[in-house]
Amino acid sequence: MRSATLFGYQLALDAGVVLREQRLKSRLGMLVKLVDDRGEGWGEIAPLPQFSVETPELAQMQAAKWLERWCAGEQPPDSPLPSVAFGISCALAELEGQLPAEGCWQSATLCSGDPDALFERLQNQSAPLAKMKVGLYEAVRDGMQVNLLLEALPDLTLRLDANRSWTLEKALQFARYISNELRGRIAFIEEPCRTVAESMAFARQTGIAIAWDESLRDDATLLSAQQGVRAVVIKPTLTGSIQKVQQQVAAAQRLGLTPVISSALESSLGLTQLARLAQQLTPGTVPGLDTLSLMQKQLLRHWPGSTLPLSGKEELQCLWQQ
Ligand SMILES: O=C(O)CCC(=O)c1ccccc1C(=O)O
Ligand SMILES: [Mg+2]
Repeated sequence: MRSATLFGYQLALDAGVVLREQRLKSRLGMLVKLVDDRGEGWGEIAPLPQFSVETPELAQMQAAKWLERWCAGEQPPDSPLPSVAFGISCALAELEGQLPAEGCWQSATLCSGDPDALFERLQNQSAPLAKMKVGLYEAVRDGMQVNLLLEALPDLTLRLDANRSWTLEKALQFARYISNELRGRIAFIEEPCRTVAESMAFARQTGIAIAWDESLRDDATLLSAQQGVRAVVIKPTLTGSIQKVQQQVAAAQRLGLTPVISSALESSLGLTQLARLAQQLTPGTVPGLDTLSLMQKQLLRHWPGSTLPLSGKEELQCLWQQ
């Protein structure tokens, strides 16, 4: 006998969470629970506004349809909606015992909030790795800040993310403030420029490695070896089923690119599953999952070491059940 439930959740986000110039006050998403004689499996379906192509309404409808067929004994194909396919594939993987219990709990420390607290956190890490958003203010200011941070912490490696905000000229202005000997400690900068061509020119001209994130989802042919491209950021909620993520990871590895499994602001339930997936698919690469601290609560599952309060099923709203 199979049964399934689709829940809705809403979690408050910190005041500072800005996505593509728009403030996001709370994260809305769904959790799916599958039950059969083997036990239960959970997954998270949380389309991200301004990033996901599907609306939450469509995702809910498609998820309910998939679950209905599954409960009737079918093996429905993956949903074409990435968030639905991802969440359901996680629930199935748990049910089948395919997702390892152990996760990669280490993440690139997201630079946000109090700079002194950040500095202290990084100082206490043995091989400090941080991720910093750039491109929100003046390019010159970003350049000076990155240079300062790299100078102050000689063991620090930095990942940067400009979310396509610069013209080539602005991006070069940024790079001018970072001395040549420090550039090697920038593991990569995600999406420095407005266009793919400008980003590639930036990498060639500065020697700073780049990574594709949003461009890869717009154009899958970018999964190819190009000069100056070091990594690809894979956000499973925006990509699709675990199997599809696995294929992208393998394709990247064949090309010598580093696949970095990353968050799309999932709750602690989804984030812990992403950490487990990262442990399975990309051991040895630190994933980009340090987004739990943007929320005030954890949901159902505890992220090791997090001190945020854990909320239970009382926070969930039942949307569909069979
Ligand atoms: O990738 C990470 O390390 C953290 C997650 C992150 O930056 C992000 C989270 C949600 C939406 C977009 C982005 C982004 O990469 O720009
Ligand atoms: Mg990014």
